[in-house]
Amino acid sequence: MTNHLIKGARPYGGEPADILVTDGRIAAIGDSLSATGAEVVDAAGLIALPGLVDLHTHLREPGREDAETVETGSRAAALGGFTAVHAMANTDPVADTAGVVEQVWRLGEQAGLVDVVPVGAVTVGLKGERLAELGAMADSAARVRVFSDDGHCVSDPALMRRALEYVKAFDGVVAQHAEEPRLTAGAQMHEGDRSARLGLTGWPAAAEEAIIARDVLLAGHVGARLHVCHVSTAGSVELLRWAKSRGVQVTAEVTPHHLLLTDACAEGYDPVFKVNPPLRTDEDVQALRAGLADGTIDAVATDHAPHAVEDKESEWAQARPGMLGLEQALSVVVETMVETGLLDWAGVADRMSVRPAAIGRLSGLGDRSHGRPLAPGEPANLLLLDPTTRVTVDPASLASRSRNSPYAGRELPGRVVHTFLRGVPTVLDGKATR
Ligand SMILES: NC(=O)N[C@@H](CC(=O)O)C(=O)O
Ligand SMILES: [Zn+2]
Ligand SMILES: [Zn+2]
Repeated sequence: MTNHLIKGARPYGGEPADILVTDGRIAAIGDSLSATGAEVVDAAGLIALPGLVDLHTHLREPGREDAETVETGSRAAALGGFTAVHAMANTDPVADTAGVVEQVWRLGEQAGLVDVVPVGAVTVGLKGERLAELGAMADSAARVRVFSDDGHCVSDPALMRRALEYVKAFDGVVAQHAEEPRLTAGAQMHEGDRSARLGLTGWPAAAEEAIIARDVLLAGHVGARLHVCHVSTAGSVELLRWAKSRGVQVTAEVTPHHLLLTDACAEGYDPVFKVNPPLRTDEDVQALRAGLADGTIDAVATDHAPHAVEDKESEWAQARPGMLGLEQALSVVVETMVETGLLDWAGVADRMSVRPAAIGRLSGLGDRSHGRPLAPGEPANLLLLDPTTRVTVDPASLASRSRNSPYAGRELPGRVVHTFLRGVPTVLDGKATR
């Protein structure tokens, strides 16, 4: 294995230092380090952060390899500075057995660009009728700890309660797509003045908040871990704050797009902006940023949702919901959280690496750990970011197999220059190494 000497990087945005990486680990961080035989990486002016961890990625394999594969999604992730991603279960076949989660895990190992951590479905076929084989998935080679029917809500409260009770046995967590389906039939965008004016059926904030309120009560009652996917409303932030103050073991994520974009994007009826939950109001965006800043929302998760052209570039009502996120996630966080003064670089590391890794139980896996500090002895999972460059997003140049980026033509701050997974460069000079 080639050793690397990263020269002049700024760990967590602090004073410049050299980082020596040997045998997959950080060997030393300090001034004017030298090492014979190590490959020198010039990182002058670049910010070093721990490798990012995504709790919510759709890789579409098996089943829709035309939209994304484990390999293409892994490449997009590495280019975005990620070293681990949780692959959502809404594939075809659904990841509801040990066999399917092991298949996804192996494909990730073969691609070798990020650690692909499969999420297991909560219910068989995501149908919301009976529990999937959660224990077998937890015990499999994929060692699943996060379970989700994402794309669908586990709307039956008795089934949700049983899932929460079941995952306690192996320290798992149920990640809920909070959407009361009876309130979102035919919904196309956020319900408000704008949906009425545009003539699109509304998706009310209450459909999300009702499920979060119910689930934090259930999680508190049974003493289990609950994670709330893609929180999108100010009311949800308030409910989470309340639940945490009561000691409920609840965590939550917000997507980059919900931190940046609003329902105003629907004005042109461009389906690239159609997503679940929908883009909300400016007031919601401000509440989400504040919730992420004060830790009420634990993590940023991309909900990277690639869709093939024929599924996305149609009339708004027919288009699938979802948007790309992996390659621009860090830049959107820089724009919405760092440049606004809401988070410093250590805060970015906390919300995009440390806490998501802790939620997915990836922090204590020895050599395979993620979300660890940049410190000697730790696995060398890290990214180097040029914070000064601004990049105009061109969907044609993305590594994803799909093109549905909501940031097309938008200039965003920051560029991931290098990414290392256990000491192996997966991105060098902005290019994937494999
Ligand atoms: N976010 C979306 O709009 N779509 C996701 C499913 C989901 O995250 O609910 C997808 O799988 O395409
Ligand atoms: Zn979802
Ligand atoms: Zn999703």
